[in-house]
Amino acid sequence: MTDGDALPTAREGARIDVEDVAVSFGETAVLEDVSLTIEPGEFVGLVGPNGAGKTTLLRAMSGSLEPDRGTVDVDGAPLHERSSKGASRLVAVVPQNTGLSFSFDVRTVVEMGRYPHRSRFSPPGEADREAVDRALERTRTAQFADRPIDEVSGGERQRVVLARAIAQQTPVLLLDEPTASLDVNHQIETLELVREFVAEGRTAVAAIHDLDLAARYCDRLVVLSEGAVLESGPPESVLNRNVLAAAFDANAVVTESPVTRTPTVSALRATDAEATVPDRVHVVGGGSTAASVVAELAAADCTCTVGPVTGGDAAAELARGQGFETISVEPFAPLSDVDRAAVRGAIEAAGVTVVADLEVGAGNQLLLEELAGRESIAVVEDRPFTERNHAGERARELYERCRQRGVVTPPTDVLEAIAEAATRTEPSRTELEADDD
Ligand SMILES: Nc1ncnc2c1ncn2[C@@H]1O[C@H](COP(=O)(O)OP(=O)(O)OP(=O)(O)O)[C@@H](O)[C@H]1O
Repeated sequence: MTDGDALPTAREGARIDVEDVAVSFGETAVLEDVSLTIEPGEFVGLVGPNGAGKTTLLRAMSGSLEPDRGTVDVDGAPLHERSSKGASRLVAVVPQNTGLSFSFDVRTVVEMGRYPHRSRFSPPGEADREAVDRALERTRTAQFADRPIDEVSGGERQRVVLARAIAQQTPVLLLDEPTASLDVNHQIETLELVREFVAEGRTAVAAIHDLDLAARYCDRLVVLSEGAVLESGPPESVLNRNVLAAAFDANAVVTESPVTRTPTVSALRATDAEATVPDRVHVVGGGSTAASVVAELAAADCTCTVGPVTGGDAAAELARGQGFETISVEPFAPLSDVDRAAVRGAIEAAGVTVVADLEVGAGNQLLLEELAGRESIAVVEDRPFTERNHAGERARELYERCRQRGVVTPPTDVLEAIAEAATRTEPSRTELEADDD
């Protein structure tokens, strides 16, 4: 690449081959036999818990750290065999700590990205000025280009360092937590910018803690755990409950964001109750309370059935996303005999039935008939009864019987309530019928 080059085109992307890389600091092995190939035009997210080795791997990929064993090839040749200028023409880095201690103005910092393209004593040429202006513009840092770098905010400084990397016009961009101190709007802008560069055929690798953002913007996620690659693949296949438990020791559920249609991770508290939750639970009710119950149960590795629910209901969507069965009914229609039989079957197949913020009115009377009198019921109440009460003396009475026999709980303690309800012995059908009389 010469001074006069414009932005690299698709042909100028470079492949990264990491082979059997091992790095130790003193006695501590930090990376062990990491192998990874990243193709031009690919944006890979490195995810993993604190201390997993993400920064160390990025440093090995940038050539700033020579591995104890193994090789890092960029564009077909070992990086550490290239001159530092040669490596800087291939790989630009946006580090986690900007390390800018002198009071340069912002434009001067961005101009540093041009050093690999210039001879030592020559002044910046037209192409350099253009690249710098373009980088300032694309990162929205032009408006404070003349300010000293130590007088801009942490997030602004991060964007300046991104501008410096962009001005470097390399086929490979490595970013360590590029969105860490950015506000929500600049997080999106930064990752959109990385996507633009990837669309130009370049290669990008970013360590990202925010799994939702990583899933939304990266083509592939590589999960590092204890210095090794635990999993690698498209976000929707890599982000699952088992991988999150193995890598992060997290109790998490992965759903699809209805807005971005990409995976979104909700980490939930871990409770002892999980161990005693039955394998199968039926959830009655809908909306956000039922959805949060389904999420907690999915994270606890419990199979749910949900229903009756109407098509677009939040709980129904979430359940279907987890591969759970739902009993779908038409809105505002009374429960048909077939649906009632299906609900009864689901209740009887489940160890516990959760009644989540159920609307109490004539419309749900047949459903309440199925529930009333049973013992292994957890009644979750978030919205006050007055909001859920749609009159109907009989429905109210049946609901009250659910509350008396079941375990009433706020949503926060639902797993504990389910565990308690699971210890109850269900009355026989004769008892239920007698109760009903
Ligand atoms: N220069 C060093 N000397 C000694 N140990 C180091 C050095 N750099 C990193 N480590 C250790 O190596 C391990 C991996 O660190 P690294 O920064 O690569 O992890 P990370 O996945 O980027 O973590 P985080 O998510 O917290 O940024 C950590 O235990 C860290 O303490």
